[in-house]
Amino acid sequence: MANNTLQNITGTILLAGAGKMGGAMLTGWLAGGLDPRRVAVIDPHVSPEIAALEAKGVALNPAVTTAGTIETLVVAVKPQMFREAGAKLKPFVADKTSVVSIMAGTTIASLQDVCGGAVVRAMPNTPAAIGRGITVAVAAPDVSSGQRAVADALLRATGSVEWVDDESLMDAVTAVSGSGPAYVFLLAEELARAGVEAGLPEALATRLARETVAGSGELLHQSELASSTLRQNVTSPGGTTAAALSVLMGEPGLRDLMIRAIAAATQRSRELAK
Ligand SMILES: NC(=O)C1=CN([C@@H]2O[C@H](COP(=O)(O)OP(=O)(O)OC[C@H]3O[C@@H](n4cnc5c(N)ncnc54)[C@H](OP(=O)(O)O)[C@@H]3O)[C@@H](O)[C@H]2O)C=CC1
Ligand SMILES: O=C(O)[C@@H]1CCC=N1
Repeated sequence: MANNTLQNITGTILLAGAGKMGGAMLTGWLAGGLDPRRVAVIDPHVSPEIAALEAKGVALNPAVTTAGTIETLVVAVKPQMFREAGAKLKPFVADKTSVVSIMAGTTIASLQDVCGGAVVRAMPNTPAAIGRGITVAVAAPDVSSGQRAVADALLRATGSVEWVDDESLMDAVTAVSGSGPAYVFLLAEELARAGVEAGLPEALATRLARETVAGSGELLHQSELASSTLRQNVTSPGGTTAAALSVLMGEPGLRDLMIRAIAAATQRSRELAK
């Protein structure tokens, strides 16, 4: 879908790290109408899909001579390699360059220290690849309204965006929505496995689990009802769902497991900051 703000971007967007998440964002920008000639990519080993974009005008691994032209640097390398990669990116950051980072755990202070620039810290998720991601973003105080608008357009091209003022929320955000798709995919895996245990052929169990998770997600997306109401709508009194939920909602149940999982991911995000 065309995005007016993306089409109005006149500077160059430099994406550092075109892996799973950076690549998904790039796909969203181009689908949203960003002129490929406005995009440059730095990545030591680009995938064939990204390499093919060169023919459309995307610049691959540009020389630092382009530095003054970079309007926004989007950093999507692994947090563990940021210190090393960030030092190489610093020459691309000019006075008015804004730096949008999607790295888990990496703080605004650390980004300012390593790269400089006006920093936006953001946490997207992989449904971005189909325009259905959700991103939470927080801007450093020196980010101008224009820089924030460009960051918002880039992030919004992959789904919805929530801006927050408190950076300390980002570790829990990462645990819930950044990592969250993995929990849902695990649910599909385990639902299928349990179906096989209950006697279903593997292919049928896999298909039933996949379609059930996908259909339920779409119902949740389209419905205005709370998830608890949608759950209750499946649960006939004394029926099969109630029998299963008495296990999942027992003690210990999914609630305890989810609290522990989110706490572990939040703690890992904090550790990545060090
Ligand atoms: N995957 C996800 O669901 C999400 C990830 N994130 C964040 O996105 C970032 C990337 O994660 P993800 O896409 O999963 O990881 P990937 O490993 O898929 O992508 C990282 C990319 O960066 C490349 N790279 C390595 N060194 C450099 C360098 N010096 N300069 C430029 N590029 C470099 C890697 O190349 P090579 O493989 O050759 O090393 C790789 O292509 C992480 O910081 C993560 O926290 C945020 C939200 C969700
Ligand atoms: O697992 C990770 O660290 C990254 C951040 C959120 C999702 N993937």
